[in-house]
Amino acid sequence: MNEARPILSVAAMRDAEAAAPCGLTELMERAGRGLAEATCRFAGPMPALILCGPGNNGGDGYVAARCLAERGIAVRVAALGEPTSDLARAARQHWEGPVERVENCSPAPVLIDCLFGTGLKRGLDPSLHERLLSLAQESHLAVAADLPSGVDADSGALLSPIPDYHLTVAFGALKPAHRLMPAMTQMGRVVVANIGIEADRRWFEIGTPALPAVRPDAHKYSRGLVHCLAGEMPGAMALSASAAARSGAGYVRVSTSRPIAGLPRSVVEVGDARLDDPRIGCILVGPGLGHLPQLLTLALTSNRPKVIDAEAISLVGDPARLRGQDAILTPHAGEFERLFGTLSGSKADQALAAAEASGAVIVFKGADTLVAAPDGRLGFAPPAPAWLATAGTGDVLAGMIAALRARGMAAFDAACAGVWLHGRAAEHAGPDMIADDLLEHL
Ligand SMILES: NC(=O)C1=CN([C@@H]2O[C@H](COP(=O)(O)OP(=O)(O)OC[C@H]3O[C@@H](n4cnc5c(N)ncnc54)[C@H](OP(=O)(O)O)[C@@H]3O)[C@@H](O)[C@H]2O)[C@@H](O)CC1
Ligand SMILES: Nc1ncnc2c1ncn2[C@@H]1O[C@H](COP(=O)(O)OP(=O)(O)O)[C@@H](O)[C@H]1O
Ligand SMILES: [K+]
Repeated sequence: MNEARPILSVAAMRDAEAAAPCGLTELMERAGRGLAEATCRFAGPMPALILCGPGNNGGDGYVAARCLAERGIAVRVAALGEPTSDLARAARQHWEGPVERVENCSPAPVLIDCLFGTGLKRGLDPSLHERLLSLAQESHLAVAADLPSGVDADSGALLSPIPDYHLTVAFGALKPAHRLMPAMTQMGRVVVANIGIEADRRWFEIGTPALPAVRPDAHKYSRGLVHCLAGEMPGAMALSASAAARSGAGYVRVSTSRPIAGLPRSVVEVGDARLDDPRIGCILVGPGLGHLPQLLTLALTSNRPKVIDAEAISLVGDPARLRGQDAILTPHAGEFERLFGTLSGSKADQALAAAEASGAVIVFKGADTLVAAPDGRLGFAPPAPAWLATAGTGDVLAGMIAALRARGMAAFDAACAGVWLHGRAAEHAGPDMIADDLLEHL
């Protein structure tokens, strides 16, 4: 089972580094050694060129150079100038080889970018980022130390253009940018080098979920009853309800005013919407809702847990209306903005602010889906296939999360588990999938 990997902001990383019992010099030694080890495993014994910046990211580069040379690898170092931090100066002194200039060094089969890491504050000068792009272009493999130089570690924004890397070696923990757009798509394989820091785990990469077992004495209601409120376009709810049934709910029922095509026969259609039924484990409202705000109001009058998706999100109007509700919201960027307005900060900041304002668990969807809890926990989805970008996949996700919630998982855990399973189902379904196909892979 994949353990959830912690994700640290720049500030949290600095705190963790400062608290490390081994001291900063040893941390840099471990980071550089980890970089050399990961590069060797990935690239084999090919000659390497390490670009060193002025700060501690550059310091890691000098350590890695020494470690690669000790392994017999032909390694050269090129720097922007003399190091400016004490740690990096010390690392530089222990590198016995020559140091070339980044401006005029020749390329090598393996390029290792140790120019800037978490300390990057602004984009690289155009001449420098062009140099980085051309050296990467002339290499076979490009490796980023901690982060590609040009990426804002907390937001995933590109402060200046970066090449496509084949490998990124994160030190101590992932940073938000490793799992946020647009930066995450250019990092290649992302591995974490353990440097022995103690990481706060409130932010993490969502790992393989632990799903509740089906008890030997289970009956259909104890496995979870999902009640779906179908709206004007019931096809969307057919996808959601099918996904809920396939995600282990014991009973899925849909209230609808007209028959719905495409529902599995095991999903029960009912004419009324009795939401005071204490057996309901989760209500689902939103997919295919259309302009039926009364269905959202109905859902909000029930004290049962609920998943609010699609049009229902836009109909909420005021996030404060959700206070005291046991709700999970699953907005994409448009729906998010319609309910919460334009929030400042990174996608992580925005997701957390929305969770706090509404008291709900927020699944902020996209290529970089986040799950935020009002108490500050934040799950970052592992990369999922871009072929999820097809109509109806969000309806499937909403049904999956509703089922997991009905099965008794806590709201935040159900949302994280649903997001993880959705991504893996898409991997199994393959690039030609449509949303309906996902159902066969749940
Ligand atoms: N702390 C630790 O114990 C450990 C840290 N570790 C490593 O340290 C990295 C963080 O190191 P860091 O904080 O020194 O920042 P780093 O990314 O090297 O850059 C800062 C330098 O760049 C400069 N600068 C910034 N932007 C610039 C630009 N656009 N163009 C030009 N210059 C620019 C900036 O100058 P300033 O703007 O401040 O004048 C400053 O000189 C981290 O990612 C990890 O690799 C590991 O070894 C584990 C132990
Ligand atoms: N480029 C992408 N890479 C990975 N996942 C994506 C991408 N685009 C969309 N998704 C996922 O696909 C789903 C789309 O949901 P949504 O936007 O609500 O679509 P719909 O309303 O058509 O069902 C979400 O789970 C989202 O995270
Ligand atoms: K770097």
